[in-house]
Amino acid sequence: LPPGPLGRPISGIQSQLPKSEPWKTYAAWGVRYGGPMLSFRVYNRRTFVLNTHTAVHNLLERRAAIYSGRPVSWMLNTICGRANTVFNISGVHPRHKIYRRLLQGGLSAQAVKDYSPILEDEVDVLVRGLSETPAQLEQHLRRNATAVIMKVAFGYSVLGSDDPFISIADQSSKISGWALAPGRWLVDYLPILRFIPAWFPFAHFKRRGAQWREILDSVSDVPHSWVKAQIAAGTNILSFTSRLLRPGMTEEEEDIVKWCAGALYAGAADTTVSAMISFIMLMALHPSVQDRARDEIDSIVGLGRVPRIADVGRLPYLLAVSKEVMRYAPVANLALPHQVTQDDSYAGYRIPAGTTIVPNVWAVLHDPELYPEPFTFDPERFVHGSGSSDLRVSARAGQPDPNAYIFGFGRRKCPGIQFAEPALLLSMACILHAFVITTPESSKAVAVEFTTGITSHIKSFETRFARRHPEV
Ligand code: HEM
Repeated sequence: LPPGPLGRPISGIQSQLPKSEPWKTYAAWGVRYGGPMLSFRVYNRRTFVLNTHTAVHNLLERRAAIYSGRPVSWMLNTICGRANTVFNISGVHPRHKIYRRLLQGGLSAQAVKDYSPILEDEVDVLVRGLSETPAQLEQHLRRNATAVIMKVAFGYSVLGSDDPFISIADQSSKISGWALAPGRWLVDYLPILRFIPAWFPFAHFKRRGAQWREILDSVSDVPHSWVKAQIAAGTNILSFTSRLLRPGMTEEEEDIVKWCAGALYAGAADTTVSAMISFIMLMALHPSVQDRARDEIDSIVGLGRVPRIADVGRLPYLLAVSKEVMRYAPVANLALPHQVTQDDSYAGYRIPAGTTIVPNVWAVLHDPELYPEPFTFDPERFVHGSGSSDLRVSARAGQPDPNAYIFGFGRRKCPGIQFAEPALLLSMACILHAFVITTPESSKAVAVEFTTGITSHIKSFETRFARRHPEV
């Protein structure tokens, strides 16, 4: 097996699992132990961390057929009833392919065009909110992400920031994070414990799981039933769900539509909010980048109107900024864990079937061989040309497009990428068109820190939004 910390005889490295920013610890362990992969054990489960772009590419992309499983979380999948979600379903389950096909069709470039009025209406609400109560930045961004995805997935209009769906959806992503926390639930390592009755003195996890299951079920079932009622009443609007539901569908077919639509919220909400928070913090810290991006937007859009989806393809510098935001502050530093479904070997090491494979996206995106001075925020990495007519985004020799890592790998790669990129660019363009973002802190005094979780972003510090055209 590849090298790594050994830990204790029974629990392995359970007590050494890093509590904050594990990607940094895994990268440091990778250097300490050497080799193309880092290996460790928690109880009876073995994890390999891939810290280099070559290992990530050779295993997760080139051997995607056997590296696209997901490790089973007994707590989340079985106790909380989430085995059939798009995220958790096994890579060899026949539904996996059907899910991917429906999601790729429903989130294609054409679908983005169809949904552009939703994106445009909601970004206007976001800009208005930031102008009125800028201190509530995170609430405005979360409301925006939820409103967009609830309308796209179900045709459901979210009202204010206190819409009940926002808090229940927010709660559900927190629950998934808690249920997935490595080393926290003994049942993940001793699956036989799942048969213990809930009243048993040590079966706290079963009672907790039952409460969580109820909340998680309502997140998937309530909006689905709501669309069906709208269709029956003839009041539905076009959405991912209403496009796919047909009279006479089997229960199985309808269930597939329900889980795919549910995955849209889970996939889009925290990721877009994280990307936008990091963007705003970095713009406050880098006024010259902000000015250059704004000049580009003004030159294409002018001052008499606001940016629309049709404009975002003509903003190469802003695209470079967006790529650099997500390289510097990756949204999902460890992507999501994969599982290898057959015995394999790589670089002289044995990789047993069932091993959890964790791609260290953060380590790859901060590898100085790929991205020189990786801790410097510099959109120029992805820009070619100088004048506005010949400016285009492409990786310079040796600086690969970070999208190859940011959105995951192989047959699990994010199906929302074609939706996420233009949606983010639209929000970024509208915010820079409307405001100058500053911070009262001196840029040098701000220590950039990151949150820890499945998704991560720069920890917010005080920012100000000065309106550029109060009349618009
Ligand atoms: C900044 C935006 C986003 C980022 C950085 C991002 C990143 C990721 C990553 C890293 C994965 C895991 C890939 C893997 O396991 O290798 C993933 C999966 C997924 N994403 Fe995204 N995502 C984003 C936006 C979206 C959006 C907007 C949607 C839907 C509208 C979406 C839907 C999904 C779904 C359904 C999966 C599960 C795929 C599977 O397990 O087969 N994502 N995303």
